[in-house]
Parts: sequence; C-alpha cells; structure tokens
Amino acid sequence: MSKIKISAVSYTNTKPFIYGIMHSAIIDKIELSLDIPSDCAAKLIANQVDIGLIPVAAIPDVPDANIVADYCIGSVGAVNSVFIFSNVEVSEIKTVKLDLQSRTSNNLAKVLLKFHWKKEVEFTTDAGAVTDAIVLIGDRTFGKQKEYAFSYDMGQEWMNFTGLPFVYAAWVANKPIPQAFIVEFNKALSLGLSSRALVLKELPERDDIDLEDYLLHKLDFELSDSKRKALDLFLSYIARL
Ligand SMILES: C=C(O[C@@H]1C=C(C(=O)O)C=C[C@H]1O)C(=O)O
Repeated sequence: MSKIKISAVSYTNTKPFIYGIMHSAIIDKIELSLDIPSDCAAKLIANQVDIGLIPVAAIPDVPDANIVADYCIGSVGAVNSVFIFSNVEVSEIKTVKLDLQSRTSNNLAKVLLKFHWKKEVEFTTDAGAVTDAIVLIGDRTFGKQKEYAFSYDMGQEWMNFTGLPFVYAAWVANKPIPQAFIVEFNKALSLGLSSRALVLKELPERDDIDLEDYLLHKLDFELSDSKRKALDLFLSYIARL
C-alpha cells in the first residue's frame, strides 16, 4: 500500500502529536511533512497530501473535507500563543496586520473585532505595513507580550464572547481514509498526548514561556462536543464577514 501523506504543523503545539506518531508503528505507513499552518492547508487543498492538521478556517476550501481524528489543537479559554498585540486599547484599533502563517486566527481576529468588539477596522497582509495592531500565532508569540502595551489572547476573548472553547486546527482528510488507519492514527495521537511529560524533557529549555503550562494546561487537544459546536459557530461567523 502506498503511504498516506500527512502535513502537520511545525510549531511546539504539535510536538505531542508528532511524538506519538514517531513512537508508533504507524510511522511506517506515513509520509510526514512539517509545515507552517497556512501551508498545511494549501497542501491539503491542492491534494499534495491526504491528511493535514489544518487551520479550521480553511475547511470550507478543502474538497470532500472530513475530520478524521478525535484530537485537535484547541483551548478552553486562554491559549497563550494566539494574540492580537497592540500599543493601543482594542477600542482604539483602526488597522490590523494579519499573520501570513495563519488562516484560523486571522479570521478569529476579524470575527472578534466585528461581532464581539463591534468595530470596523482595516486589515492588511502587507508584511511591511505599520498598523495599530498585529495578529501573531505560534512559537513566534513566546515572550512577545512584554513588547506591547496590550495583548489580547484570542482563545480567552472567544470564550468571553461565546462561552465556548475553541478549535484552531483539526486533522482533516480530502478523501476517504481506511477505517483501520484512522483507528491506529488516533491511538498514536493519544499516545503522544499521554507522553507530554517526556515531550517536555526533549524540548529545549526556554525562559520566555512556561512550556509545561502551555502543553498541559493552555492547549486542550480533545475534539469534544463543545469544541465541535464552537467550530460550527466560528465557521458560521466567518461566512458572515
Ligand atoms: C494555538 C495555535 O493554533 C494554531 C493556529 C492556526 C491558525 O491561526 O491558522 C493554525 C494552526 C495552529 O497551530 C497556535 O499556532 O499558536
């Protein structure tokens, strides 16, 4: 059988999943690439891979998309790596620079600004633009809060807005995947999550983030019913932007 091609996020948030895959026999059935989230989505949409850990905002763009895993990149409230950073209060924000590596959080910023904070603002993807605020995700946010007067954790703001947890990325296939593979894949992901103490030992020490708190408490990896509800609600807000 030819290998199943998988693109997964290259950030620290995905290390437990990668550990589980690498320490399971399923690794021999997989061709794995690690990519920035926007590229995970682009590869799945272009059918360069069969499964991607993709930003959920890209799901409507994936032909025949179906979620194949019981796990995700999510949070119940603050996530500590998905921010709007600004030197003015949100009520004063007029321009926002989006993060080219993101699909979900760029849309989450748009949804929160329009429907939660009820503001009309201008967005740009021009990396050189000077704006009131920026969206930033992943490891590049570690230690960045001290550089800005205001840091809005979008997992927390989504919770304030809806009372729900949030799903940033999910394991999505663009074609039917054999059930036996899906079962084995879920077991590998679960192994990774239960090995987080070992994953932490393998990660380089850093003083700009508490990685134990991040991987064990801020990130929340179960694709629960309330997260699925949040996902549907988020996609319905995106459709109204
Ligand atoms: C929590 C995070 O979730 C992510 C955010 C994504 C996005 O904004 O498109 C995509 C994948 C995840 O890595 C993070 O990257 O910090």
